[in-house]
Amino acid sequence: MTLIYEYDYLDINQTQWLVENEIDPLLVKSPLYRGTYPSGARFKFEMTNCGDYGWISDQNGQRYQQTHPITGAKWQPVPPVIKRIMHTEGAKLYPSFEVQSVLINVYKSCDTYPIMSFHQDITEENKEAPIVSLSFELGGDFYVAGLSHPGRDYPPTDPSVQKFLVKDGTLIILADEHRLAYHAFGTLHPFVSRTLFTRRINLTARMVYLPNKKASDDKDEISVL
Ligand SMILES: O=C(O)CCC(=O)C(=O)O
Ligand SMILES: [Fe+2]
Repeated sequence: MTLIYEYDYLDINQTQWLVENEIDPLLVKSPLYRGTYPSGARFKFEMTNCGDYGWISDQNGQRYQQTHPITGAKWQPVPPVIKRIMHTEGAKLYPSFEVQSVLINVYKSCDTYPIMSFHQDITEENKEAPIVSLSFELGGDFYVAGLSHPGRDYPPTDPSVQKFLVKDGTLIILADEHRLAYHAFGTLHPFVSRTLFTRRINLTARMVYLPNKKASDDKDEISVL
């Protein structure tokens, strides 16, 4: 089983630099928005994406697309240092890893627990490439279960569930047998480092398609040229 958990992967100087120089500028160009589950319920947090593809959820389903659902603009490229970090970590476990999509979730409050309930990341055609995730600013509880749904209790009562504390600079990778593990984000913790944080930012890098295969809409664009 491969679940990488590095609580202190980046230090405060690295995380501050990345937030100021790569993440916050991206949020200006590709604004955060609140998605909708296919059921019609709204997400409890805001999201946006960067990369060739962005993960989208609305009443028509969950999928990857090349444009921001509100502005209609193409997603911004993955900023270079984030791309290098995500690629380096993904390629250690999956040599042909490509950072095709980075989902950016921003969590600000957790008045109803959990913020993100147990789910599997299954929208990707490529279910072998690892999911590489980096946390910034506020900390919180990240839960990982096995390949079956551990139930709706929070805090989880299923003995298969492991709890991982995440904070500014924590790296988590779900790979191999853990690639399809159920996982959840429970609640924020008021961690204070040198800065008083007011949000948690989570970046999730994914290789959406199998090696040498891209979305059919890419092929359509090429055939039009
Ligand atoms: O915020 C997190 O740590 C988890 C995010 C996640 O699981 C997802 O966006 O699919
Ligand atoms: Fe997930």
